[in-house]
This record gives sequence, structure tokens and C-alpha cells, in this order.
Amino acid sequence: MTITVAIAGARGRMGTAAVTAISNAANMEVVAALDYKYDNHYLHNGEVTMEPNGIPIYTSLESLVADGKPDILLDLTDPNAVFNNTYQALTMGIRPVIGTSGLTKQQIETLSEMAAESRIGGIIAPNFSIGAVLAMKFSAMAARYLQDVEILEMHHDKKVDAPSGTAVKTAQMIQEVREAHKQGHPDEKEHWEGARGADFEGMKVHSIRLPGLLAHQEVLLGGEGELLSIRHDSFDRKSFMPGILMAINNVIERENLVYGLENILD
Ligand SMILES: NC(=O)C1=CN([C@@H]2O[C@H](COP(=O)(O)OP(=O)(O)OC[C@H]3O[C@@H](n4cnc5c(N)ncnc54)[C@H](OP(=O)(O)O)[C@@H]3O)[C@@H](O)[C@H]2O)C=CC1
Ligand SMILES: O=C(O)C1=N[C@H](C(=O)O)C[C@H](O)C1
Repeated sequence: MTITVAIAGARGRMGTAAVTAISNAANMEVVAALDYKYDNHYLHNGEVTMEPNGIPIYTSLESLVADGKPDILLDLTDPNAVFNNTYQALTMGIRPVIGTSGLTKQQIETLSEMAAESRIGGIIAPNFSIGAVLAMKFSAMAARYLQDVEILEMHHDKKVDAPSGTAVKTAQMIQEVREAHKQGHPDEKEHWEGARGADFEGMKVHSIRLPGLLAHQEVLLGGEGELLSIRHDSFDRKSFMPGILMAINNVIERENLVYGLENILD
């Protein structure tokens, strides 16, 4: 069976890499691109064209589905677009595979409930890289014992949201095993606002944005006289592709929506 995939954000950095990876997968086909512009155009070798050649672009999920309902909607767009795209996909019985960051806890709960009610498989994966997911799991393991934690996430300067979806998920996984408590000096004061980073249950999260970076995270866990650093680096967007293919193959089989690639790792 060929799994048919529509991609929202197919023109973007991740979308372009995903079109190639999915097109090269033996059991998958990219059948459509969902966009907010370029209706009646096509995506051919990464370029938008009016020539009827390549992947057809649609500016609404309704018009896309009218020409054939895909099995999967892969969303690699923007924090402002991802909730509506996912909501609509679930309403239409299309399985969502979501890589876009920025969904709130409440939005994830709403989407999970919708999927469970309709028994539709889906995944929201803050990070598709296997190495990054392992680093998150190792950090949560370590935080049971070393409970003072600071997360440094480092990304390219085209990233619009902070903290990264990966840092949010990492903090949530650590929170499950760590007693919430204020870190640092009890009376510490910031002389420059933001100097101590964002606060999540007393844990600090620092977001760095620089040209030259792609996607990197270091979790620092401090104890008396020691420091454990758990670092992961994505140097190429190819690092996310095996996880995307794994997610697509997995959600075809399942009847609920999971948050985090770790839920589908063997
Ligand atoms: N889960 C994971 O492993 C990973 C997740 N990401 C996340 O994926 C998302 C995309 O990242 P990246 O590819 O770098 O970003 P890009 O900006 O390169 O790509 C996003 C694309 O989506 C398009 N877009 C914006 N709004 C819509 C919409 N409403 N419908 C359809 N398309 C839309 C943009 O068009 P235009 O530019 O014309 O506005 C652009 O082509 C981000 O949230 C990022 O954090 C990134 C890497 C890995
Ligand atoms: O914008 C990116 O590039 C990335 N976004 C995701 C995130 O917010 O965690 C995943 C990865 O870090 C790359």
C-alpha cells in the first residue's frame, strides 16, 4: 500500500527536505502541498511553477481533499498556522504528523481529545531527530538524581519562536521526575531583564539565536562538585527525516494522537 502525504509548508526549509525524503521512500507519495498562497501552481524540484508538473499546491484543505483525500497531513509551517491545519485535518479524517513548534499545552490537549474521539492516529513531534529524542530521555533520566537543571537551546536566526518546541518538551519531561523548586540564590536579582532566562517551574531555559547554527540543545544538570552536560547537535535537516518517515508509518497504524517521538520509538 502506498501512503499518500500532503505537506503544509512544502516550500520551506524542512518542507523541501521532507518532499525529497518522502518521495524517495518506497511506500510513500507526496500528493499535494497545502500553502496560503500559489493556488493552482505546482511545486517542481523545490520551485513554484505554473506548469502542470510536480506537486499541486492548494490554499485550502477543502479544495485539496476535493481532488483526493490524503492519508497524512505533514505540517512544517508556522506556530500561527499549525493549530488550524491540524484541527481541520482531524475534522476531515486525515492523520496529522506535526513537526511545527509552538502549539500550547491546551491546544495539544484539544487535538488529542479530537483524535481519540474519532480514533484517528496522529503525532505531534517537537523534534524528529532520533538523537535529540534520546538526549531528552537521557536528560529526564538524569534529572531524577540531579535536580538543578538549566536548558540551553541554540538555533539559526530564522527561527520565529522561543523557546524551541524541543526545549519545551525537554522541560516537561524533566518536570515529571523533578520536584519543582526555585534554583540559584533565593534572593537573586536580574539587573538586566531576562539574564536568568525563562522560568519553567524554577528550571531555567535559555534561547540562543545565531547565524551558523541549525538546531542544538545542551541540558546542564548540576550537583555538589559536579556537572553533567547532555548535548545534541543537528548539523543538517537530514537528521529529521528518518523520524518523519517513522512517524508517517506509525500513525497509519494507530488510533490516537501522541505528543513526542519517544512514544513511538521501539
Ligand atoms: N519537529 C522537528 O523535528 C522540526 C521542526 N521544525 C519546525 O518546523 C517549522 C518550519 O520550520 P522551517 O522549515 O525551518 O521554516 P520555514 O520558514 O523555512 O518554512 C515554513 C514554510 O511554511 C510556509 N507557511 C507559513 N504559513 C503557512 C500556512 N498557513 N500554510 C502553509 N504554509 C505556510 C512558509 O511560507 P512563507 O515563508 O512564504 O511565509 C514557509 O514556506 C517550525 O515551526 C520549526 O520549528 C523545524 C525543524 C525540525
Ligand atoms: O526551527 C527549527 O529549526 C527547529 N525547530 C524545532 C523546535 O522548535 O524544537 C525542532 C528543531 O530544534 C529545529
